[in-house]
Amino acid sequence: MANLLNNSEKLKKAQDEIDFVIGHDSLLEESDVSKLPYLQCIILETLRLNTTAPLLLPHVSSADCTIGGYFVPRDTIVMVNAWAIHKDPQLWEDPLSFKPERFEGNGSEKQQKLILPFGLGRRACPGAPLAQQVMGWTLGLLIQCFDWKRVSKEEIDMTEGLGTIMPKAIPLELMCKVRPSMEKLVPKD
Ligand code: HEM
Repeated sequence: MANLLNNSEKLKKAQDEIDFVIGHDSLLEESDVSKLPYLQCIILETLRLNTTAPLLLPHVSSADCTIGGYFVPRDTIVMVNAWAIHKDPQLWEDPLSFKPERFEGNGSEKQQKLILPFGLGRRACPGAPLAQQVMGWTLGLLIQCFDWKRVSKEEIDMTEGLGTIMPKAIPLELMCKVRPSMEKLVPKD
């Protein structure tokens, strides 16, 4: 939501997609998320730019191996810096900007390999499909039902706070009101 409120044209684009695909006569269902590609791009771009687990989880090498030209003996703790990979200017154009469009049409083959908010391989997050589905459903409903505004004219401060899952340093505050077109479906209280 913070990224969207700092980029209101992207919020409008997401709302237009939902209005076009779902309309105003029913609430977005969980099964609708797969029909909303731009909403999914927003989630992917948020996980790239504000990677929830920036160093993934610690791994241990089960055998001697070589990683990026470096010899890594068995039983070494190996950390993957997903945060840096997701912001590497050699891999991503304009890496510090919020641009969901970069994933439109699934993004380039290279980008698909480089986006790893849930890790990769055998120890990747088993909850990834559930998380993506629930994030899409929740965010989609918030966008479908409400008009959103920042509490002040200034951009929302995106500074990262302390903690293993990168909370915002300043908690998000927003204003919302039920969209007139959704009043019949959203209870007033
Ligand atoms: C936005 C939501 C989530 C994010 C960003 C996330 C991210 C991650 C990451 C980065 C890892 C470590 C992968 C690695 O080190 O290679 C992980 C592991 C794990 N996640 Fe998630 N996760 C999310 C939601 C969930 C949910 C909803 C569940 C369960 C329902 C879940 C269960 C697990 C488990 C059990 C592991 C350990 C897997 C293993 O060590 O084999 N996660 N997650």
